[in-house]
Amino acid sequence: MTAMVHLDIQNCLIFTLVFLFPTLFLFVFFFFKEPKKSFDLPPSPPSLPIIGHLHLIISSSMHKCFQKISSKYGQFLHLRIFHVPIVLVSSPTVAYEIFKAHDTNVSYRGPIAIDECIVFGSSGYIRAPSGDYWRFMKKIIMAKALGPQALERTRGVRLVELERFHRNLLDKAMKKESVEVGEEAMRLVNNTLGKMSMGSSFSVEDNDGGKVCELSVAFTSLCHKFCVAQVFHKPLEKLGISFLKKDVMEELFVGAGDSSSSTTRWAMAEIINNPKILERLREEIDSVVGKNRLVQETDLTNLPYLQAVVKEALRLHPVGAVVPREFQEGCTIGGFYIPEGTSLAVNSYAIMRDPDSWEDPCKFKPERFLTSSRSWKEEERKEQALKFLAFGAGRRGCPGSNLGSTFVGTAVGVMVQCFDWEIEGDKVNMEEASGLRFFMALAKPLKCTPSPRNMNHLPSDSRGQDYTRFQLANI
Ligand code: HEM
Repeated sequence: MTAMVHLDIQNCLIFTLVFLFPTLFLFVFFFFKEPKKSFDLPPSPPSLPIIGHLHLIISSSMHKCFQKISSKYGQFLHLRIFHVPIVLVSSPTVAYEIFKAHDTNVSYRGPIAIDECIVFGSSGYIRAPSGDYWRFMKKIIMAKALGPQALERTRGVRLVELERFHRNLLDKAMKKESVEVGEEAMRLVNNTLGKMSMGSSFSVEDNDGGKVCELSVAFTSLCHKFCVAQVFHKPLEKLGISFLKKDVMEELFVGAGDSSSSTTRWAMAEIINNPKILERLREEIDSVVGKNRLVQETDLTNLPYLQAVVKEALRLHPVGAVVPREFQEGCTIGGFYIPEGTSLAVNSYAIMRDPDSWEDPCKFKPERFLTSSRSWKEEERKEQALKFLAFGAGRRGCPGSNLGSTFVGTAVGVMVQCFDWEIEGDKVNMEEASGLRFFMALAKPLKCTPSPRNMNHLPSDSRGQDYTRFQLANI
């Protein structure tokens, strides 16, 4: 009898477990689940369980993977890498709407993917949220380093370094030695920034410039890791994998050197491959500057074709090919809802090669920037400007765009004005470096041998030296 009662209780328990709980669960699931939110996310390509769209973006450079996805599934997409939501924008119209109407909302680059890092940490500038601290830092940076008046004060410094850059190339040309254009440009930019920020150039004997170049290369590789980590750090953290360790860097300084020198390398590669462009550039420089003095930054406003060449190099080969941001609040864009905390990837590479916005988008045609002088209406001009995203956009756009363009313009100007360039083979190999990277770089170094053009005597000890002494004393 006791055994039977025991058996009944056991059966009751089994019955409850097998039938009652699942019924209760289904009841709760169907009747008490959260009401479905009535918003549409942007369209999404087919995804895989757990990893989401990861498999679509690991085959080559980030911007190329994104471009491939956009051309197949659309220019405004919602992706998921593990559980991290990302909105991918490759449409100039959507980018325009975002930077026009939601600039404040996307003026944050997202949480730091690194345990504790002085470069990108809250004490840094690039990673700082757009709050009081960032505004304060921006004010200082513009007033002391990158604003028009600050740049005017340090013009002499750049002139001296440009002459040094020319002398160094001339020295190599006389010895018939080859140079790597990117390295030379990097040395020019780093030496100039060193002098602009610390008041003294790097010591040639101690190879300070070389050390900064090495630091810059290390920084770029760190940036590649960082950008990858930015996308993958949340899922990897869950697996107990830490992507990056603490690093101490001069963020402003080092990133600027790499972006300017890399753009110079791309521009020279395009010029060497297009002899007609080289010829036209030379004609312009010779007629405006002449052959008795070196081209300098004050000439740039009178050299529209040189400026157009720089812009075209930036359009086709934007160093920061993908602009990463984060939506701090939920918002509606193009009729779709974007939830708070969603990462934003604006593919400036794809936008600046969009066939609806640019004629012959993959061709190097500097002339396209010469026609924009027609009288645009203000709104039209802004929209046009936002199709050119080489320096990003909005309040977090590059504050060094003027200085960067000046570096590239004067370096290219000197190289075209004073030298002929010989390369191995007929054409420069324009292949891009591959791998999971946000930054665009030439796959192979741009090695070429300069030979001096028939120029009249260029002043070796220049007005720049005196000018610099005077200016530095007044900073
Ligand atoms: C050709 C040269 C350059 C290129 C192509 C370039 C490109 C860029 C891009 C694409 C961004 C991201 C913008 C965004 O998120 O919307 C950026 C940000 C930035 N760049 Fe540049 N840059 C160049 C030169 C420079 C120079 C010379 C400096 C300073 C010396 C500089 C300082 C910065 C800083 C501080 C930021 C972060 C701005 C912020 O977060 O508020 N850049 N740059």
